[in-house]
Amino acid sequence: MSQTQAPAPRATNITWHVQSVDKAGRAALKHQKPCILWFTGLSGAGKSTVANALEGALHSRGYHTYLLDGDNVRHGLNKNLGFSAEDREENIRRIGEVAKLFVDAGIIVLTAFISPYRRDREMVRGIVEEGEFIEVFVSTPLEVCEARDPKGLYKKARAGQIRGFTGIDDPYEPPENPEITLPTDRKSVEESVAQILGELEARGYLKRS
Ligand SMILES: Nc1ncnc2c1ncn2[C@@H]1O[C@H](COP(=O)(O)OS(=O)(=O)O)[C@@H](OP(=O)(O)O)[C@H]1O
Ligand SMILES: Nc1ncnc2c1ncn2[C@@H]1O[C@H](COP(=O)(O)OP(=O)(O)O)[C@@H](O)[C@H]1O
Repeated sequence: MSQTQAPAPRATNITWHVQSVDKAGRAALKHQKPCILWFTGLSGAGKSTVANALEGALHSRGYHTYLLDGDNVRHGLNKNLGFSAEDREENIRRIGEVAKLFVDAGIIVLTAFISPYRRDREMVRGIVEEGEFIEVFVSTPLEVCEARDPKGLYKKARAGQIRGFTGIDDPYEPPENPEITLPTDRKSVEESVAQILGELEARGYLKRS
């Protein structure tokens, strides 16, 4: 799969320090294989709902996890970003770097962002090691997301009160080769969680239950 290169640092005269406790050591202490479960899909597709339920299931099995969620991160780390293509790119770049740090700490990270651009998602894939980025495409079609409209945002977008809303007047580029696809219009939350757990077990990320 093609990978998009992350830009080089702007600063010069900076040196990478090798640390004595490394990623493998931290992961071994936790008895787990750290990775990023990168949920992508339209607003209302079910990213937050399924990621939340999955984190609960992993937590109760004793895994160390952390969920980075779109709306929450935009209240803090990314509060200076809007929804232009440039800001969405920067949003995803920062989330990717944060998720990479969590992986380095030995954590199983779940992220729930629309992340509408293929290139930005592939950039994140490219900054972690092979196998550490698991793309979870929440493939719920627009009509279903719009009918759900949990925050009333589609209604506002259709009324012209929100401009540049993903799926209405802003693009969403579906993944071409996601590791996991979840059609939540045809699967319950419990079925989606069971599917992901099964795939993670089959790929050796989780111990078989
Ligand atoms: N213009 C526009 N387009 C899309 N979404 C919008 C917009 N304005 C506000 N919102 C709300 O912000 C949430 C999406 O934030 P993300 O950080 O996931 O977006 S992105 O990945 O940078 O595209 C999204 O949350 P989710 O519904 O959870 O996906 C919306 O609640
Ligand atoms: N099978 C399903 N899977 C996930 N969410 C569902 C499902 N059926 C209905 N929903 C509802 O759809 C909405 C999805 O919203 P949310 O999880 O915030 O989506 P996103 O994070 O992708 O914007 C929630 O109100 C959730 O209860």
